[in-house]
Amino acid sequence: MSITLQHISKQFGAFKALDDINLDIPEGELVALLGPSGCGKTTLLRIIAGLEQADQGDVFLKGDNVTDQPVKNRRIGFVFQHYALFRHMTVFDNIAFGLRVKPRKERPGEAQIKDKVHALLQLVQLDWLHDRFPDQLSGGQRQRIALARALAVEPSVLLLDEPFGALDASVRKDLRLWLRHLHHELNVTSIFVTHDQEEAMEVASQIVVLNHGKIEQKGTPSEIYDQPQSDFVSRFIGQTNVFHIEGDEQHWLKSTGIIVDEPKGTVAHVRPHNIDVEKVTDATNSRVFLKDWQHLGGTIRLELNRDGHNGSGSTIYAEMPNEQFRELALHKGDRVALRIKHAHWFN
Ligand SMILES: Nc1ncnc2c1ncn2[C@@H]1O[C@H](COP(=O)(O)OP(=O)(O)OP(=O)(O)O)[C@@H](O)[C@H]1O
Repeated sequence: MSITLQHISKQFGAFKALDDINLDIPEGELVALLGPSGCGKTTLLRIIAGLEQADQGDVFLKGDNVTDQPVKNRRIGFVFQHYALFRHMTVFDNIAFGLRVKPRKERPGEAQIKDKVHALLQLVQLDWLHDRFPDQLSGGQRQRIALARALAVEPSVLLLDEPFGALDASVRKDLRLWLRHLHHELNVTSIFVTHDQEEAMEVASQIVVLNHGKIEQKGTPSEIYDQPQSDFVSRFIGQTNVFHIEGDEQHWLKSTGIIVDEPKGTVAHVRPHNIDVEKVTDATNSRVFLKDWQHLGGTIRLELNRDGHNGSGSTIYAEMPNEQFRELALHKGDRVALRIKHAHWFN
């Protein structure tokens, strides 16, 4: 089911939590709502669900205006960060719950419920846990059960609010891929809230970046990463070096030998992999030196400092494949020359 939001605004007292949000989500997308804490992600999700009323604007599901419709008429499934499984019910009964409380006319028989619950348990690959209680499950297992429970009533839209937020890093990573694959299989229009840009990039087909209650940018993960449309998005998604091409910094850039081809603005944001690093033999030609480096798996992150600046604000980060780093044979303190291969320009 497609989702359309038109001019959604919401205030809490004098505080504007959402400010004129317009958004179109086609059927079958897996969308991440990404942004810093307090930017309005959860509020927007709750308005789509009908758990919260917007002050202004309309919500359309599959073209129907549902702004005044209660939650139960919207055919939406939820999964929240803090597993809302019923503690006194087994896994099986938790998943069956939504089917058993349907109005009598729509309620399936117990045999059908049994088949359906086992099919869902197989889908989330946890059929063997059907008679356990929530307390006897790991955090990751509970989230998968919570998802199976949300899917039981065949929602047209699935809303996930930081579904993996409370889990440790390795479980989160597994569940991200699992969610992506599950979505491929089911194709239910889904929105998940996260403040973790890596999670959004890895899971979503579209990312909506929110900041201070406004949409900063919407696009595929690669559009958001490679063509950030604002200073905020560029800084929020991935690491970036910020160079001011006007004023003191310009002087510094020139005197340091950092080459910027054709400036197209006053501020250059440069991803670490877009900085070329070369060793220099004549130290007088360079005022940048290698302070330290870290292994990031297949690549090395170089921490470069300028002469006379040891503060973190003046650190430049570059990244290159391990092999290239070995070939450069750099040591701590070595002087280097930098070339900026590609920048995102802002004014
Ligand atoms: N019921 C409420 N009453 C007053 N203020 C609220 C209420 N709900 C949310 N807010 C405020 O609105 C803003 C947006 O909240 P929201 O929960 O949507 O943010 P979020 O982006 O989901 O944040 P987080 O990532 O921290 O969960 C916050 O500043 C929050 O304090």
